[in-house]
Amino acid sequence: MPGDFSTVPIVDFSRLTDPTSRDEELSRLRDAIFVVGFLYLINTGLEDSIHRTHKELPSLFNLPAEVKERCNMINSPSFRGTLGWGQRLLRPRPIFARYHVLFLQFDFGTPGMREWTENEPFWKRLEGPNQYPDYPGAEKLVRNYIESIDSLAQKFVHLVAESLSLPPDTFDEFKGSMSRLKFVKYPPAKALSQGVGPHKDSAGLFTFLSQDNIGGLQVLNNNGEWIDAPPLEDSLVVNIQQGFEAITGGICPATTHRVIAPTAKTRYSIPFFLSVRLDLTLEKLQASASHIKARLPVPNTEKRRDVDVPSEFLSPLYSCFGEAHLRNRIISHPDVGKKWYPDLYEKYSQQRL
Ligand SMILES: O=C(O)CCC(=O)C(=O)O
Ligand SMILES: [Fe+2]
Repeated sequence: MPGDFSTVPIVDFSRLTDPTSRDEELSRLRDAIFVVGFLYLINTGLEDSIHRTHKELPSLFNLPAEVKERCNMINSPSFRGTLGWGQRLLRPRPIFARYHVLFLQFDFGTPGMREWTENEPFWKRLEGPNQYPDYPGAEKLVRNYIESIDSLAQKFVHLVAESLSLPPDTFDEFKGSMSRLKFVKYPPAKALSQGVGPHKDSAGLFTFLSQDNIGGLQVLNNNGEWIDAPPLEDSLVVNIQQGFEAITGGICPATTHRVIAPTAKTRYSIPFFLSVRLDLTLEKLQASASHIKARLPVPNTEKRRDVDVPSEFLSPLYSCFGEAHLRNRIISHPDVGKKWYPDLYEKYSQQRL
């Protein structure tokens, strides 16, 4: 297909902030957003923070089973905590194909969220406190990482708006209060095993992924070919999520990707998912999307990618994105869903998007 991609482009964050190189780099950013939906972001200034965090991952994952069990996601109505240990390890989860569990993870949110109270909307319970493992400095590590990457993400979103000829603050009103951070471990598996199956990131605006030097991440192009996104030292792999796709009226679609499990060594990765506000209703989203779409420089057809899977943002079944997202969590983690939301589990497990 013309205008298709065979590599993941590199965008230099420091050039985006330097007046002498800014326009040229903004145009690379625009192409990456329109044509690929994936890019490597380099020279972000987060290199030390990323190294420090990666260094701790083997020890965190090697904590005794009972320590990890104490912060199991099953304890959390906000779906925070550890996942993949004990009996669930390596057992496929048929309901949600991407979660053929060949990985283990810690799942955190932006710190400082208070407990939900009954006078708040039920979906607001997604935004709850973290469960930190009993490991020296774990909370500080997570706090510092989220703080620095969230600040980079805000700047990045402004630059994306500018690259699309929109005012820098165009997307600010969509930002949620709790973003999500995962520490993920992929133990070695049989050749060509699926680490994470093909999927689009659904719940937010952009993902900022730090991967180690093992490899395995792949991105689907328009021809249906899997393009490697090999490790690039000190970079963050940034990709569009379905939230941004919905806000741009489908002009900037999310891109399908997957992770092939490693065979000889262990892969570690740290994805950060920049959130969308939970109270966003479909009406508000559609009104904003048409406003934004009208102002976007529409890419020529050669650069146009198609939106190919339904997005939970756009389902009329749900009162707002918070409810759609809660449904996604309940279906993806049925054990947690059944425990905290038994009625909703019954209702949502019957529905199709
Ligand atoms: O672990 C990775 O490298 C990517 C994981 C991923 O795609 C996801 O969690 O959405
Ligand atoms: Fe993903």
